[in-house]
Amino acid sequence: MKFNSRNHLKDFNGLKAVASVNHNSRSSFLAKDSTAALQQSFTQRAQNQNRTSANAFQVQASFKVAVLGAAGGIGQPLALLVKMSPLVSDLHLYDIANVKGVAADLSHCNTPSRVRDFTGNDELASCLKDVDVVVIPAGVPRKPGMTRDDLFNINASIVKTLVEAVADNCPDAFIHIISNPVNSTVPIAAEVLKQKGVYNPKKLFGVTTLDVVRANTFVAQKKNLKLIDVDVPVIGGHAGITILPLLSKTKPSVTFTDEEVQDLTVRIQNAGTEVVEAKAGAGSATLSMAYAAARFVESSLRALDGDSDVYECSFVQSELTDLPFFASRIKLGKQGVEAVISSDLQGLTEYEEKALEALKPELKGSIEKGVAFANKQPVSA
Ligand SMILES: NC(=O)c1ccc[n+]([C@@H]2O[C@H](COP(=O)([O-])OP(=O)(O)OC[C@H]3O[C@@H](n4cnc5c(N)ncnc54)[C@H](O)[C@@H]3O)[C@@H](O)[C@H]2O)c1
Ligand SMILES: O=C(O)C[C@H](O)C(=O)O
Repeated sequence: MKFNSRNHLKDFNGLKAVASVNHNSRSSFLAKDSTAALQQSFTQRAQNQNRTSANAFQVQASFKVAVLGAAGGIGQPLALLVKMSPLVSDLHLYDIANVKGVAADLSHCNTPSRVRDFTGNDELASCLKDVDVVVIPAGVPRKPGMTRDDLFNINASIVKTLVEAVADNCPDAFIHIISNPVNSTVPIAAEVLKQKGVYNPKKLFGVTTLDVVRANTFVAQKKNLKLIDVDVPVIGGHAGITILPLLSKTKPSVTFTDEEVQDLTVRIQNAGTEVVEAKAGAGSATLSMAYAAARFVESSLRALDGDSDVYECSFVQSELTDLPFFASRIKLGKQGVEAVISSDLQGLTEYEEKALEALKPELKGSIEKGVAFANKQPVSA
């Protein structure tokens, strides 16, 4: 893949920004500068349709996105970023509380999508009807001293209930699971969808984009690289040592000392905890997560819109290893996962090989815990 960036002066509905954007890395959209990239998306699409950026808002917007847990720390900034997408016609915000105000506030932004709020179980079905992409950040976040698995008892049931409703109301939608522990909540979602008879493994995604965003940032800082050029695949899962950045596959090609590999790997694996400790009891990553989730939503919408060069890392059903779910780079298409990219796992360094073997027992345990939970509590009719 060729990386070729240049500076642009953007005029985005009155908002001016000097944005460093990348035109060839279709795989990395919000890996660049989120605001700039969203602006670029409007402007490029306007140009593609022979319009000026001034009337970029007339670009065809046709997809419906629902955010479940939309009034939360992730949900609110994520909703704002999705509201900026030129591809979204309808943005449905669901939460068990406080979502009316969030939707009223957001609805005043003069971007194309219509915003609607939905509260409580009775309104969940209407929220989900005919939705193309469902994003689920509903659930509780960590406090200092907790692991992501400590959230299982609360979040497993939340995800199960929400995915049941997704199965009943928009079984063809792309489903993005953010709620932790992702290593277990994605298998729970898969089992629920199977029990409902609508499981499509190509359309169920654990959102691990934040690991890639962090890896790109930390590597660029450490090696003094231009941030927008850096792309590091992150494989495995989304907790502790199951997060495995493949530094040897960094683009552009860069060499690391053994010490740098060790430091960077550990920092990327512990980045969530770094934020949890800095927030000191007020939750976990929300803003960077919203940014990462918006990137994954935009990539999904571009794939649904027919772009044929969309790549992201995600925790999906996989045959890359002996584990049933595994995060790796995937190619996204109209039908979801078009291909799981196996080449990243070839030619690993000894360090990466060992780390890959070391993560498997923990990841296997988390997957099995999710499957067992879902099968103990059959879905409601
Ligand atoms: N995948 C990742 O990389 C990643 C990154 C950061 C956080 N997370 C996870 O995302 C989740 C949310 O984090 P947050 O900081 O936004 O938490 P938060 O507490 O700020 O927000 C969660 C929201 O979910 C809502 N909610 C709870 N139960 C619900 C239900 N049954 N239906 C609908 N909404 C419901 C709450 O009302 C709240 O508004 C946590 O589990 C956290 O661990 C994942
Ligand atoms: O660390 C957490 O608990 C939240 C999230 O998984 C993260 O990586 O920031």
